[in-house]
Amino acid sequence: MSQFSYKDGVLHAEGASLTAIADQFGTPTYVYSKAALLANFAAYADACAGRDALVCYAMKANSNLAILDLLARQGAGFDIVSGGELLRVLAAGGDPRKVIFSGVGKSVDEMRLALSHDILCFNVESIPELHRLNEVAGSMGKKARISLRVNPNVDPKTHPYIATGLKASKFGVAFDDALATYRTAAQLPHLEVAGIDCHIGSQLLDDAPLLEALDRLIEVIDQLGAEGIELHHLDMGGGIGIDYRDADDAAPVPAGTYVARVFARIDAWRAERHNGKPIKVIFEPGRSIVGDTGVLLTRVEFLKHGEEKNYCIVDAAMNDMARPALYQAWMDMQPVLKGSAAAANFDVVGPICESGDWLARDRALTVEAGDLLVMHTAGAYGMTMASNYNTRGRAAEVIVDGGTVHLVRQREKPEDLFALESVIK
Ligand SMILES: Cc1ncc(COP(=O)(O)O)c(C=O)c1O
Ligand SMILES: N[C@@H](CCCC[NH3+])C(=O)O
Repeated sequence: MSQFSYKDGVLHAEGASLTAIADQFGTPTYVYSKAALLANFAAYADACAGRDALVCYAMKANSNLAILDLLARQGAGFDIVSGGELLRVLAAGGDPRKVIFSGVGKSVDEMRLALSHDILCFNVESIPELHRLNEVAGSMGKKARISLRVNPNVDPKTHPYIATGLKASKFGVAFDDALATYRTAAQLPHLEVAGIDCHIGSQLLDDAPLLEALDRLIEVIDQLGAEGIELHHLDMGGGIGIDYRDADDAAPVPAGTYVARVFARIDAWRAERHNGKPIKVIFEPGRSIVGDTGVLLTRVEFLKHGEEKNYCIVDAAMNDMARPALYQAWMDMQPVLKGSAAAANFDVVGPICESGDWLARDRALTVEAGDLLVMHTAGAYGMTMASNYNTRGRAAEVIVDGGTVHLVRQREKPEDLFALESVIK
């Protein structure tokens, strides 16, 4: 159930009016619903109840400390891709022993940091990374738990920029090289082979490709078992899509349904071919935890009527939300006040000096200068991909809890943006 709805003609986040939020905190502002966040996490957690399973939220989707804290308190682990993300987990009070570290380019310093906090597992993506991790762990007198990210070569049927499990992808170890890479790992003295993982892509509306990937991972586990290499966990990665409210899109599979299908397959395999031996299952959802929990609230600066197009120029831009510019992503825009006048068609654009700076194209909107608009389903890959292009401070972030609004990130001031710079003396 969406936590963003009209009450007396004004769009609200839970019990808080977005007009009041704009008055108090200014625009552009990311507004998140706590209830929506907890409900999304619960969909995974409930489907995992009673199982040996861990939901490691992929915090690249939204790494605000308040969001991490809320999820950590529900028992979430975290999927990280940098040392900086690990420091965020620690700052939010998350448990590093529930952290898995993904990514193709982990530095020596990042490995040291993660080992010093005894993280759950490194998702290793290449043979040179195995050797580096072995050396770093050895130099610290430790053993690093590892999983190999295997590329199952399954087509996720999503946007090519966010497909990650195909043969040509920079991610993971090729399926055909998996066994040999595990053999190498098993011989390295400072590594402990713990699991297997994959992540085939993002915004998957159908879970069939994920289940196909699972079958391929199971094949590898069986083959390794025959060689005496036992794996203790299987990590499905993330990828479940969300409803961007685009009428052209199919409805995404609900997270709980997907998780139940994963367990059904794993149970059947364990009973038939794995001698009933246990295996821990890890999920790394990002978008499906935070995507629909947030909107980007923005104000119309000007309406500009061109010869071919009408432009609605707002105070949010591609530096606040890069998805349309990067992926031609369709994001839903709605006015905060329900208008009754006839709508006109607009391209909604920001103030940045790039033609690619658009948020929505060809939308029927009833708007005037000074009105407030929201971009819906902006909670994932919004703020975390924001930049300071054109020396624009990043937006404020608030979390609504019932009728209470908490400021969880202040708006950046221009002075903040050049505070680390200096002129040559
Ligand atoms: C390794 C890894 N795990 C998890 C995720 C989260 O994916 P999603 O936001 O599609 O759930 C990503 C991002 O695509 C990723 O790269
Ligand atoms: N940032 C992308 C998804 C990439 C996921 C990271 N592996 C998006 O907004 O859709």
